[in-house]
Amino acid sequence: MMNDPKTRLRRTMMFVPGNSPKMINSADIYGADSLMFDVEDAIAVTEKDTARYLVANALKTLKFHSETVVRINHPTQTPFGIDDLKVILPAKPDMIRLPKVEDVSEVELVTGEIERVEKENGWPEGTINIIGAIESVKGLYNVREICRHPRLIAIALGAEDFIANLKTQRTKTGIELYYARSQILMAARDAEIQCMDTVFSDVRDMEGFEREVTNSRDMGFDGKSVIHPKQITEVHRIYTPDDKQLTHALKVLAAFDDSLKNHKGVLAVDGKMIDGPIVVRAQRIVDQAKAAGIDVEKKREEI
Ligand SMILES: CC(C)(COP(=O)(O)OP(=O)(O)OC[C@H]1O[C@@H](n2cnc3c(N)ncnc32)[C@H](O)[C@@H]1OP(=O)(O)O)[C@@H](O)C(=O)NCCC(=O)NCCSC(=O)C[C@@](O)(CC(=O)O)C(=O)O
Ligand SMILES: [Mg+2]
Repeated sequence: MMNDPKTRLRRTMMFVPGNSPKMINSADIYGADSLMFDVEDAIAVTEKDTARYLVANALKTLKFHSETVVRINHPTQTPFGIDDLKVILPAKPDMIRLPKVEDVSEVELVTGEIERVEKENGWPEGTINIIGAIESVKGLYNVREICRHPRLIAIALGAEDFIANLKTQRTKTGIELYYARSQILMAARDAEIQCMDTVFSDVRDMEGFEREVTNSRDMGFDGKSVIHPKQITEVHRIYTPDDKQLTHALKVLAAFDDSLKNHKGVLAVDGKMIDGPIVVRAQRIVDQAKAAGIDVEKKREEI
């Protein structure tokens, strides 16, 4: 689960402004699963050049434990995107984030640039992957086809741009995003790729943040984009199975194994009936716990 780019743990993807040497230098210490160096909307037009060279240089010279992602400018809607790719791709990030994606042809365009650089450098195909971000109604209407592109290994929601396009505003209930979140999730699951929820912009409101992350997790998102290091710990806590969930999942798997070996019929654990989907969910909890670094074998011996 950890090493396959399609399934690796992505509870958090932290935006790091690409024009800040200080933030780029220290970003890796906070333990985000992925770091997303931004040369798009966090960067003023006059700083685009500086940011893309700064990020490329950091990728070439610094050692990152987290996965590295670069959010480029849109390759056709802006004059900066193709230049971003030319400078960033040779620095070999793990992923490119394609913002404001509206059509699968845009994924194809970025894929062409990636393939060219992979060939030039003798890197295996698939060295650099793509995560798309849906940030408009048009993108949402095309999300199924976008998600099915073979280079895309994850899709994200960009809520601030999305609600501007929808002509509304963000509320505490999140009602304005409910349809978009659901649709993006369905498309991701249909294409068997990961799905990241959007940023929560008020870094002081940790109560609101906890509520939003819990809802994202319960809807089915694999993780969340974050903008500040203090949001990372909270997302990891909410996205990591707790002791009770892990114990129950291990009991379910043990009972299921036992039933297969001994040809038993209907099963129950702690008074609840166990059937196929419950076993699948238990396995997912165990996989998530393992990926988060929990010693699952030790726990299995304890119960
Ligand atoms: C908010 C603030 C200015 C506060 O900074 P402050 O410095 O006042 O905060 P402090 O509390 O003092 O920081 C304590 C220590 O952490 C360090 N530190 C803080 N943040 C860090 C970080 N991100 N990376 C590394 N290091 C960091 C800091 O350097 C300090 O280090 P030290 O001095 O050594 O102690 C800062 O966080 C920040 O810039 N965030 C990123 C904002 C950003 O990128 N927005 C664009 C992406 S969204 C978008 O575009 C919308 C979207 O597209 C999204 C979608 O698609 O989902 C859509 O449409 O919805
Ligand atoms: Mg945006």
